[in-house]
Amino acid sequence: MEEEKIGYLGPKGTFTKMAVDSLFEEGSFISFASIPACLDAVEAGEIHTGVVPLENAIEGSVNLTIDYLVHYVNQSIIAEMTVPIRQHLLVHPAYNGEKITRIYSHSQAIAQCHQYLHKQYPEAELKYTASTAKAAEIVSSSDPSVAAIGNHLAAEQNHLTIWQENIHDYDNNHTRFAVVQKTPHTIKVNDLPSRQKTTVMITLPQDYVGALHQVLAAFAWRKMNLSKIESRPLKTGLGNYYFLIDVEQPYDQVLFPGVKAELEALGCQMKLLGTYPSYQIDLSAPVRRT
Ligand SMILES: O=C(O)C(=O)C[C@]1(C(=O)O)C=C[C@@H](O)C=C1
Repeated sequence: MEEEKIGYLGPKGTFTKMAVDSLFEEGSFISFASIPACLDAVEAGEIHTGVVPLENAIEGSVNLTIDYLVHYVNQSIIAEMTVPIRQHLLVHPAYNGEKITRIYSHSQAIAQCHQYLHKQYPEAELKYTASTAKAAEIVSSSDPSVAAIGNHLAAEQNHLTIWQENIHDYDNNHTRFAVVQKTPHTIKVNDLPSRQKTTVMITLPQDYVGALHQVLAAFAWRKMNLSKIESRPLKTGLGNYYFLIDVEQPYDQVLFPGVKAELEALGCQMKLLGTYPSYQIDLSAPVRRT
């Protein structure tokens, strides 16, 4: 069988790459500069599998990923992994404590360190990059008055100094990553899943009183436990939303079709985005692949 081609949000040194290195046992790993570039490559069949960030415990959903999966590509979530996130302030090796004028990072990372930045660097200009590792790359070739927010791997890869460790505002910082495929292809992983989950997308009819209440009731009376419900704009007009619902059980041939039929009778639509194992990654002994 052809070697698994696994794309990820790169460059090397992103949290996504750390997550990939920890979960996958084998494959060839291909870096993409942005989430859309990675998902487009899956869609075009250039790679079998894509790994992209989905949700952070401090900042919430990675809307770019969710919107792309819902509006632009036709892919399934085939696994998810939850990874601890430690953000550090990274500086040029020549930095000597002078004033930092600009700080680069991914918008999620900047948001996770908002209080820290507000208190310690209120005057620094904040610049968004496509990933934390890209921010580290920029700092490595800039003058020492700029800094990046990223992880220890990005510091190592770009020969930067960790000026301050663990600058995220809340200790319990975790990010969920989605493993997606367009065509089913076996993946080899190092870990055992902690549980199975299913994600569905639900659209409601317009102007139907109590529709969301009835959607939730369809899951509730079947004793199906929900771990997340999120609304996002359908992009068809102000006030038009869809709902993404995570259910704490695998898809089955009785309960889910039952929910679907019940919701369709109300004029709702339900689409399966994936039914998948959920892995909890421990980065205390990270695997390093070049
Ligand atoms: O920039 C990276 O290092 C990423 O892997 C992306 C990303 C994200 O989009 O949430 C992943 C984990 C952290 O939450 C911060 C950034």
